[in-house]
Amino acid sequence: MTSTARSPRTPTAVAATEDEVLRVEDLTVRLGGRPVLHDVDLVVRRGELVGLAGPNGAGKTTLVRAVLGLVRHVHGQVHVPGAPATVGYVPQRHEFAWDYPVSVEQVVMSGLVRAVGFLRQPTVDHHRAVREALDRVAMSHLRRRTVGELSGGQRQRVLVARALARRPSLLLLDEPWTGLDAPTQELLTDLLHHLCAGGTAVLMSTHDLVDAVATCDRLCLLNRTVVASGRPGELRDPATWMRTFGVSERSPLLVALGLVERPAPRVPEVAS
Ligand SMILES: Nc1ncnc2c1ncn2[C@@H]1O[C@H](COP(=O)(O)OP(=O)(O)OP(=O)(O)O)[C@@H](O)[C@H]1O
Repeated sequence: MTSTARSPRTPTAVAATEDEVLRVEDLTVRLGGRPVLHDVDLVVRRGELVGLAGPNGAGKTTLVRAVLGLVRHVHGQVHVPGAPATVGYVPQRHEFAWDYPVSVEQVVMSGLVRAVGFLRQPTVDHHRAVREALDRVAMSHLRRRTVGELSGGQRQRVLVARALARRPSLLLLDEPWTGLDAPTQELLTDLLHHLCAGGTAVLMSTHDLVDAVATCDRLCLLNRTVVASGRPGELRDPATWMRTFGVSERSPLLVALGLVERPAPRVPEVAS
């Protein structure tokens, strides 16, 4: 799928190489009459785990939604070969209606609704895809459980399985680590690495920056536009992070990332 918006500028030619599963060029999005993203460029290749990081309101979710074709853009291009069949999407957990009396298995099967077809019964292959996806997230033993009875971490694993049942070549995750304990986060991270080793590309938005640096092949630092991108080892300039997140050189973020020494505590001045 290539979505192109009418642009006041000369459109850039899309020249996706075979390895590219996502190419975003010059993307500008306005929502509610306000600019949300401008001139965003991003390429994700087969087997890459790319982290999308930025402060609240930076446009991470909007970019993911634009890749899914859910947001109209003012200009620029989004190219995803084979979309939508090749794309799996894991929304933020709170966006899903967990109160419906449906089982884990049914939720994962719902990821295949387009493949199964309207009013048709799932085939043996669809059931196999659901079983395999549940195995991958270690949730097979809970497949008949009603989703409303699951913990937050279990719900996250169900959403990942729902996206994996499509056997996507591009997996998009919106803040998948939020609220997960360390073992569940590790399980999910191992799974993402395993998928990437098999050729799947992963684009994941996150606020968990220390883990993103430790885990991702590349990071895209976003604040309405791409401030910087590269391998974590290439993003060692504190100024880049200060510009992206609007923090000072004393920010605990820079300390946690090992970019600056922990500053001496400020002693409040006492009026004499
Ligand atoms: N439907 C909408 N109409 C108008 N403005 C919107 C809409 N959706 C998002 N926005 C605005 O777009 C900006 C980017 O929002 P977005 O949710 O993409 O940011 P984000 O980086 O994902 O933020 P967070 O880290 O808080 O989840 C925000 O200023 C938000 O208020």
